[in-house]
Amino acid sequence: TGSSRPQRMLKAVQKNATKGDPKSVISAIDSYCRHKEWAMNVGDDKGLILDSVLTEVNPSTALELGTYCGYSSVRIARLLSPDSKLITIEFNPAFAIIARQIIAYAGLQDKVTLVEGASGDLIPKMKEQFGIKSFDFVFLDHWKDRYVPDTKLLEDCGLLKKGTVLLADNVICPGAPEYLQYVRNNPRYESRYYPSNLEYTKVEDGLEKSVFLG
Ligand SMILES: C[C@H](C[C@H]1O[C@@H](n2cnc3c(N)ncnc32)[C@H](O)[C@@H]1O)NC(=O)c1cc(-c2ccc(F)cc2)cc(O)c1O
Ligand SMILES: [Mg+2]
Repeated sequence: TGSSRPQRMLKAVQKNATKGDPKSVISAIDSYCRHKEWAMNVGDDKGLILDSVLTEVNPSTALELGTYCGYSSVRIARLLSPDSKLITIEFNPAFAIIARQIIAYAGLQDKVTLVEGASGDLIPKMKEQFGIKSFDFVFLDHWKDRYVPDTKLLEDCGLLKKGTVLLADNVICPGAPEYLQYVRNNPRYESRYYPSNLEYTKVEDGLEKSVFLG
């Protein structure tokens, strides 16, 4: 049996990136996915928006839902301050094993905790298992119909505080209509849409940034 797309992505990183250099890992993945084989990373265009929101928020504790191969984990973790942490949740073991290697290749393993499992099961364990009081930043990039239930779960578990920023990928393509409805018509959130394009394509997509008002 041949290799998988994530395995080929890891090979491209090992071949073209410099160990311990997150920027070169990001470029290696973007170049591979743009010129060789498309993959569902947030990508370089939406990645610039992610970078700017992260720089603005400067989170101490960040959560990512849907690690996939770790591209956005690297994008996020490279911008975190020294003692800040990213927890990223991925339920597909085949993807998680690749993500761990890509995160480690970037030299960011000490800032990123990859937890294998389903967000719905793990979010309620964040406080007790990971000593998290609340998250300053949440990147939603998992199954698009889980964005609303998991946002409600984060609220109910007291993991959001006044000022927590939620940033959601793919709100146009593949689309998260219920999520847009939820955050845009909810007095507890201040939402803004950042137009962009689906990773490595000209198809319209964008990120929705929602500030929890407490
Ligand atoms: C959902 C995936 C991303 C990952 O999320 C993990 N996951 C899921 N549900 C959970 C959970 N409940 N808990 C933990 N992990 C979880 C999974 O295993 C994938 O690795 N992302 C996408 O499907 C995705 C798809 C597209 C896309 C766009 C146009 C097309 F024509 C085709 C595909 C673009 C994107 O930018 C995406 O992000
Ligand atoms: Mg995505």
